[in-house]
Amino acid sequence: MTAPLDPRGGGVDLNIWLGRDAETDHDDPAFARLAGALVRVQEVVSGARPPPGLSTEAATTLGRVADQLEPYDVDEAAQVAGRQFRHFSRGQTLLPAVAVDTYDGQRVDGRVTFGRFYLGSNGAVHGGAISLLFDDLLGQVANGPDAPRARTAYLHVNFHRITPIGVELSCHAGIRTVEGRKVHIDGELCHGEEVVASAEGLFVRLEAHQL
Ligand SMILES: CCCCCCCC/C=C\CCCCCCCC(=O)SCCNC(=O)CCNC(=O)[C@H](O)C(C)(C)COP(=O)(O)OP(=O)(O)OC[C@H]1O[C@@H](n2cnc3c(N)ncnc32)[C@H](O)[C@@H]1OP(=O)(O)O
Repeated sequence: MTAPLDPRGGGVDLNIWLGRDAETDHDDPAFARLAGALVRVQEVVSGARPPPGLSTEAATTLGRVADQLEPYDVDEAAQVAGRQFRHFSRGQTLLPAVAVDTYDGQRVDGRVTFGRFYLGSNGAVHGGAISLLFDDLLGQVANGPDAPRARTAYLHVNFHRITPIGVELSCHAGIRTVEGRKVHIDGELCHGEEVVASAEGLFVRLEAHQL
């Protein structure tokens, strides 16, 4: 198996998507490396105050990279971003990288560190980034290897305390109930013993015509 890519180094990703063998056919380690490099750029740019000359030079370099990649535009069915299931964040550079420690089909426990890219202000993680983390984490549990595909119908997030950036947090999600097509899932984000945010989501399993 290809070594998992953690943009910040360390951690072990027992990506729960590996159970979906049919969906690992887009494995592209070189692309996952590209996505990891982009995550690093997002992170560094968010925290930097470079001299104007260097900003101009870097903008030109990034423009050149975009020019090189643009001719390889494909439709959704062929894209590899978001489908690198052996890698942190699946090669989807929007997502905060979660290192999954345990997953038993009903519940997942992992760790996440929000970097400067996710800063709202005043040292706090942007609330939208926390909601994104929950949508994806709860969504992964809803869409486990043996489950039918499900979409978020609602996601209720409570922000109990400031969520700090640059600190390893634990994150958890577990199925509360399944009623027909409706899967209720709860989530928590913790700084040590303290719950800094929690979520409750409804995921609705799709009918054949909705896939
Ligand atoms: C692409 C291929 C890739 C290959 C690899 C795949 C791997 C994927 C990789 C990685 C995934 C990781 C995980 C990501 C997770 C992210 C998930 C998202 O963010 S999804 C995007 C945001 N959500 C939407 O865009 C939904 C938009 N809404 C809808 O599509 C529909 O409203 C839907 C499907 C949710 C429900 O519509 P209906 O027509 O099917 O069903 P009705 O009859 O309306 O509802 C069914 C039951 O649910 C209740 N319900 C529906 N919505 C509700 C709501 N908002 N509040 C309360 N109840 C609700 C209803 O009352 C009904 O309940 P009663 O059966 O009568 O008891």
